[in-house]
Amino acid sequence: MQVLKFGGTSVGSVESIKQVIQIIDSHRQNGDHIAVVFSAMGGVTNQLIEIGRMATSGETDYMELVRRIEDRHFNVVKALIPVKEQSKIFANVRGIINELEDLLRGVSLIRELTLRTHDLITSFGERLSTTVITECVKSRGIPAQYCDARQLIKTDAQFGHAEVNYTLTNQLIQDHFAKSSDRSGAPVQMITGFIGSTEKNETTTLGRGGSDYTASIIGAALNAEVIDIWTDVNGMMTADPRKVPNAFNIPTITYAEAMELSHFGAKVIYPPSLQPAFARNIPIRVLNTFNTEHKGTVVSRTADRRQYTITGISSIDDIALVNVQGSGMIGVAGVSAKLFGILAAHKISVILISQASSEHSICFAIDPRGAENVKAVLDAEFAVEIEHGHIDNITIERDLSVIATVGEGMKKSSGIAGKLFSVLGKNGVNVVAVAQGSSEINISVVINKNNLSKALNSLHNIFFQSEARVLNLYLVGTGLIGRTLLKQIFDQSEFLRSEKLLKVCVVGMTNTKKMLLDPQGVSLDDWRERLLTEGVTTSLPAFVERIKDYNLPNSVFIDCTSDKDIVQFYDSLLDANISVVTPNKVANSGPYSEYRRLQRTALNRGVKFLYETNVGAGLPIINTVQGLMTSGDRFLKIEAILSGTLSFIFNTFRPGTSFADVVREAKEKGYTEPDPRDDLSGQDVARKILILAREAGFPLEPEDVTITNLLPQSCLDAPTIPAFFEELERNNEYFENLLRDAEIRGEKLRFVASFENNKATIGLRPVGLDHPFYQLTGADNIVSFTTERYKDRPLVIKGPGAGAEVTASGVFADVVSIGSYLA
Ligand SMILES: NC(=O)C1=CN([C@@H]2O[C@H](COP(=O)(O)OP(=O)(O)OC[C@H]3O[C@@H](n4cnc5c(N)ncnc54)[C@H](OP(=O)(O)O)[C@@H]3O)[C@@H](O)[C@H]2O)C=CC1
Ligand SMILES: N[C@@H](CC=O)C(=O)O
Ligand code: NA
Repeated sequence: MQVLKFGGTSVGSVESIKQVIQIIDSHRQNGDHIAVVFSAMGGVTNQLIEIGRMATSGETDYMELVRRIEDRHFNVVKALIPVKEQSKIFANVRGIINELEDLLRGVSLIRELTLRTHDLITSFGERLSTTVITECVKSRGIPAQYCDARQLIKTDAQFGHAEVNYTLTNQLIQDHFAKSSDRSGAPVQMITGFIGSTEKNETTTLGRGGSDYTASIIGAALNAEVIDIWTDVNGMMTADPRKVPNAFNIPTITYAEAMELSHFGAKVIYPPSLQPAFARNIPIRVLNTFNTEHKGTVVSRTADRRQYTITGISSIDDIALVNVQGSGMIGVAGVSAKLFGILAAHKISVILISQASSEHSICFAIDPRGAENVKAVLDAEFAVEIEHGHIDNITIERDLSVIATVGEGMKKSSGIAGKLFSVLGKNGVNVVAVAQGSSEINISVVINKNNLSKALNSLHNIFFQSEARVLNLYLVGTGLIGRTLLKQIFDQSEFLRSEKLLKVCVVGMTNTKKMLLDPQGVSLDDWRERLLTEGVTTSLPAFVERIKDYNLPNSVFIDCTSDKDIVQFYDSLLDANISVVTPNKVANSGPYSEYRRLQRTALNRGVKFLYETNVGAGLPIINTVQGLMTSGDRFLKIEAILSGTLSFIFNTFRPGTSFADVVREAKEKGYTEPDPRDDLSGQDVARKILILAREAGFPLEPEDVTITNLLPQSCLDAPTIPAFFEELERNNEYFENLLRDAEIRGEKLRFVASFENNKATIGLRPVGLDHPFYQLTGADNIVSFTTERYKDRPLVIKGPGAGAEVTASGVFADVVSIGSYLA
């Protein structure tokens, strides 16, 4: 024997009822005897409740709503039953509607709606749907029979939420089905869900999840091999897909897990109503009427071997937390007994409880709508304790959510809680309260409501690892470096996803003109077009505000500009748990206190501030210095060529050619700063040596760097970039002379930065053949570190230190390292 149950959406329309008939038919073809339980057509129960309310308050237009309900059922008959059979069924439906109307007239006369009458009114939903669908099924030649559950399910008289008398009920069900199997009844029994009756035959209803309950009672009484709950989704999911787009189906789940998940908001089934089936160890399949190929979820005593330690994550989006605390609670027996006794007496349902072992406080979560009432009740009941100072004021915290991480796999498995708190911490989600039962299959955390989506997504991401972790990127600057970075991400995304389990998603981008934000991610093959057509006028404060509002997990802000104004946002971004990656040197080369502040904020917030490309582009220079510092080395001297542009210029310029043209070429090759005056004035190198000295542990200020200027004053004074180039042309002879003088001595010109004895200096230096910097070619950089550990022979890093590809890849590597860190 199999039991099938169809919910409101499954029987909500002509189309869906066609599906239902097909499903029933396919069972029949297997020759099975089946019991099929129906809910009311989607929305009808609520309409009946509204009709009852209107009738009680004397509003006469409730008849209009009754007509609508009637029409919906008539339409099903018209669509699915041959015309010549229709009139009998219309009469049948009309008869039921007449009964409802009579009842409503009575209610409207006495203006009173008892729970008993309320149950009777709502029973019409299931009676109508089951009547009509039975006729549709029969007209397809399927041997079906309407069965009013009031004949089978006997309850007490607690209207609204009646208790089932199982002894009587089981007997009635077994007797009824014995008839259907000995062929005096049809093999397909079509049963009204949700309703029962008292021994005096008064109609009752079974409360929340009522039709599932009916199916479960019948399944248990008949010891069914399986109960199929047909819904409109593909079974239970690892999280609510409306909040976590990456959520996926759970093929098998245990009763206990299903209970925990549904308590915390997973609404596909309501397991308490399936209790009779659980008790008899009958598996429940949750299936999709609209996707019958899908295997859905099987709920049973044991689950299949799992790929993941946890099974699902669910949440209650809005709760309030009540705190009861005070020194008088420590070691005093009975305080919690009294507290929970009061709550029980006032029928206050508690969602979660947490008490620290200090016994100084107990907090519990409740529905926020009842919070004021709870406070008033507790204030009154604990008035004496409060007056004597044994209990402090009872407080309520609002705008909170609770997230439950559920899974049998967590039992006796260490590291789950660590992972959970670590991922929340790295994403700046503050945990307000925690509860874990000793069953170890649920860890619940209370967090601020505004972090709910971020917390759910980052937990889902971390626990369901085969799904790639998502890094959400916001890019400022789509110039040379920014656009090269986007191209590299695009080219590499498949590799990152399959080999590193990292999904890099660019969710925002801006330049000086347009900004575009899309939390779903901007596809990187047509970003230019989208930015141009969908982008809005840039406003950096607005861009940053939106980033904070989105509050996405694993967010990284990338500054690919050389702008001074952007760096003022770094601190607040880091403070909002958003990592920052940048090739822009401005933030790290301003006042030392600012540099330290950013380091501190990142550290305190557990996020990253990375800027490997501030020195030597993609060359691993900053990482090397940081590594040496972390391991306790001490820096004695730094000597370096840190400008790709100046390297290139002095390796390329020959007397008799145009110096300005060589600078132009450096710019075209992507070596220069957006404003090449920064390179030629020495400003760019000054910033780099300052940053290196700071990384090496020396708190230098910008004015501590002495620049021996290379340019004639007129070049320095040039107000615009074109004017600067004109000045370079005018001073060609000056540069030729510099070069010639060096060449006569067999030397080469190198723009060298050094740091020693707390002093940083930079300037043009002729170097001879024996100098390690002599052989440098192209736009290469070279850095030589003399430290306590590298004293006899310095540690040297050398290679291309400027250019779009090497810089963007350095930025990219920083970004990816954040992905690994967050994992
Ligand atoms: N080239 C190299 O080898 C290296 C460069 N770097 C650093 O990389 C950074 C970027 O350089 P590069 O790509 O060449 O510069 P570009 O001039 O090519 O690009 C700068 C981008 O930033 C945008 N931008 C500037 N100011 C703002 C603002 N206030 N708001 C929004 N967007 C803004 C520009 O917008 P728009 O397009 O509208 O003008 C442009 O898209 C610089 O800091 C540089 O020092 C670091 C190491 C090596
Ligand atoms: N303009 C710089 C680029 C890297 O910071 C250089 O020439 O080195
Ligand atoms: Na570097």
